[in-house]
Amino acid sequence: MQSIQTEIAELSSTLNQHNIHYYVDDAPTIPDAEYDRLMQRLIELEQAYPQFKMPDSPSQRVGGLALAKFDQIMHLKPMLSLDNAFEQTDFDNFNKRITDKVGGVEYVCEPKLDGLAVSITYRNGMLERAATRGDGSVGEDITENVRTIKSIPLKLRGEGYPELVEVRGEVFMPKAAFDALNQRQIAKDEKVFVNPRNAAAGSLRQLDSKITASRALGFYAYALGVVEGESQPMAQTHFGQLSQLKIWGLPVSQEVKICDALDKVYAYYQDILTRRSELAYEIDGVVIKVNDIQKQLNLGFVAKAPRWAIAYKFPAQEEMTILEAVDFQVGRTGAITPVARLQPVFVGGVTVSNATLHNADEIARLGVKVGDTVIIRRAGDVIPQIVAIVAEKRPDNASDIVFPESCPVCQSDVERIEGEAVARCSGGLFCEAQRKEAIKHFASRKALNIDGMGDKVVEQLIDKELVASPADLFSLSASAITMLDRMAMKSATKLVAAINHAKTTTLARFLYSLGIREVGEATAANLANHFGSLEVIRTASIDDLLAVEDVGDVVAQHIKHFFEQSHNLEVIDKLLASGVNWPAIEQADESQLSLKGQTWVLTGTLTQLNRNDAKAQLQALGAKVAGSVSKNTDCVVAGEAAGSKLAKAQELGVKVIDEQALLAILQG
Ligand SMILES: NC(=O)c1ccc[n+]([C@@H]2O[C@H](COP(=O)([O-])OP(=O)(O)OC[C@H]3O[C@@H](n4cnc5c(N)ncnc54)[C@H](O)[C@@H]3O)[C@@H](O)[C@H]2O)c1
Ligand SMILES: [Zn+2]
Repeated sequence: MQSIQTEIAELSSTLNQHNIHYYVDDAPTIPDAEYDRLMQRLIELEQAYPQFKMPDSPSQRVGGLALAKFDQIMHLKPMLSLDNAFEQTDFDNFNKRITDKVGGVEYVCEPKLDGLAVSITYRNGMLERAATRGDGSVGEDITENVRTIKSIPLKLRGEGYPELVEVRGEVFMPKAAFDALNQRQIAKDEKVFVNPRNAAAGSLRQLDSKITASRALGFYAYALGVVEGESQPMAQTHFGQLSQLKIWGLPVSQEVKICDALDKVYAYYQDILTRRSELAYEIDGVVIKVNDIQKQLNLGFVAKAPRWAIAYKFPAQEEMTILEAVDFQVGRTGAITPVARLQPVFVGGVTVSNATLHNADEIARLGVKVGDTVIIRRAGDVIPQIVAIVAEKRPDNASDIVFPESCPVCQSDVERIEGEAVARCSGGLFCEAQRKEAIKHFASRKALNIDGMGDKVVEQLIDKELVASPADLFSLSASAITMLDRMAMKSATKLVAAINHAKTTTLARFLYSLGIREVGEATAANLANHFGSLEVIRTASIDDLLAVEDVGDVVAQHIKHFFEQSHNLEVIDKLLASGVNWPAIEQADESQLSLKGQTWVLTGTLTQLNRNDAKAQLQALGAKVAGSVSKNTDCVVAGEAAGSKLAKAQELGVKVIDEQALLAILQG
């Protein structure tokens, strides 16, 4: 007996503490589902052992508290909470209690918006004051903040409203606004909100209404509160009253429906549950209310909730579990992603055992360690996220998450460029995880341009283990290639010829084909022109690299890292050994480049040159090749059927030449 009494006391005190985190600080430390379980347990114990119930039991009180930093407002009529149903039998019991007392009823079903309750009072049609629910009797004066919510009218529409109208409803934050807000918070290095409800509450309960105004809050009215003074007779059903509020200009959710039979209530619940993730705002269940106001009055209230309404909750989208380990996965572009291995937990309708931790910044932001209890959120089809840790549950042996210094797949160095969140494997050409992307890139048009070597072919070559590195392409036989789908001997022979043809290339294309991070065509061309040979580029220092046009700190570091990886050098040596070659570059004295500092634009169809080659050759002469014509353009090359760019050049008086003239310039 002693232990039951202790458990009741402890549960009461724990729940009271969570109420403060949730209602006062807008920062819960456990998921709602866990709170609900603790509350259920308390209610069960209190029912079995009423003698041990605490006088201040949280099961008997509306959870909040009006903070002294706000002016306090006494509600004209208490703002209550709702009883919960978690399963259909809970709802059936609720329905039975009602029909036993007042006979058959019609219900109104509404989405249970996941925000916070407010009371708004209009006097003579003008918004006079607004308050939070607080402890149900006394709320916080948030009038100025509510005025900033665009969907709430400052003045009621139409006429015939009573002198005083109190409207009750939910302020919420639409999902899109929530995501955008958290992005901004991360960018500013400020705390992120765990879910839209807390974001809405935190945004509304601000002393500075400018902050509230910047937060894109929404509002739906869900009840008519107190009414005073002369007016037309008020509707005698809940639904009728909501319709009246709509006429006065208050937003009411379109999802509110009358359900005159139990199966319609169940169907409503199922329907909105399946559409939950498509709704623009978060809902955590359905609120079911007796429509007839007189019957509501006959049913009355219990301690903290009406007997004529119930919140039939959806399965939780947030749960807690234990982070058992962190693995590191290498993506196809080399990004290294920490993946949380979780004790399996049922959340958002599925069992979740993994979640991404994104990157090192995210781990630092969460302050998470292996062994921690974490809150997992899975809303709709969005991949599960770890949104917070439950700090008080950290075990003594929790261990730091250590990022690997070498790639878990290929052991190349992991690089993390300053200012970038993502850590990457630097063994681009060698790393098994990156193989497909690396070879697709290597064979692509602007790289070695192997005709017929499309993405599908590359994927099959790797899946069938015919190729493991770019150099292997050059030893492929036609008969091996016939193992691929839709590759007869004829096309296979053609592909081998194309591979051989591609062996002769340019240094710029070769550099580009290596797939060094952030080294695009233009940078590759600049590197080739500047250094003239691969040997020099291989050993270039950061300072040497920075001297190249368009090469900044980050690109220089990527290049240096790339050539520091012995695996990458092995692949390059193999490529050269298999006969990849290019004509020597006459090292241009940059100041002598004939088109240095000029901006050129190519437009229309070139017949003798391919456009990428023309671009590369112009770049080799020092020109920048831009995509659009402006007054800063020095010359436009107009091929056949040139259109708007040509017109623009003529309009701006920019020099225009044809393909013949271009060839003459390129041939010097
Ligand atoms: N994680 C935590 O630490 C923690 C702490 C306290 C409370 N909670 C969560 O809050 C819940 C209790 O909060 P509560 O007392 O505000 O009750 P509630 O949220 O379960 O239900 C009452 C509230 O529902 C809202 N509501 C939304 N749509 C409505 C509609 N159409 N009609 C009427 N009301 C509507 C109103 O704001 C109303 O005040 C718990 O079940 C728990 O999930 C969590
Ligand atoms: Zn790797």
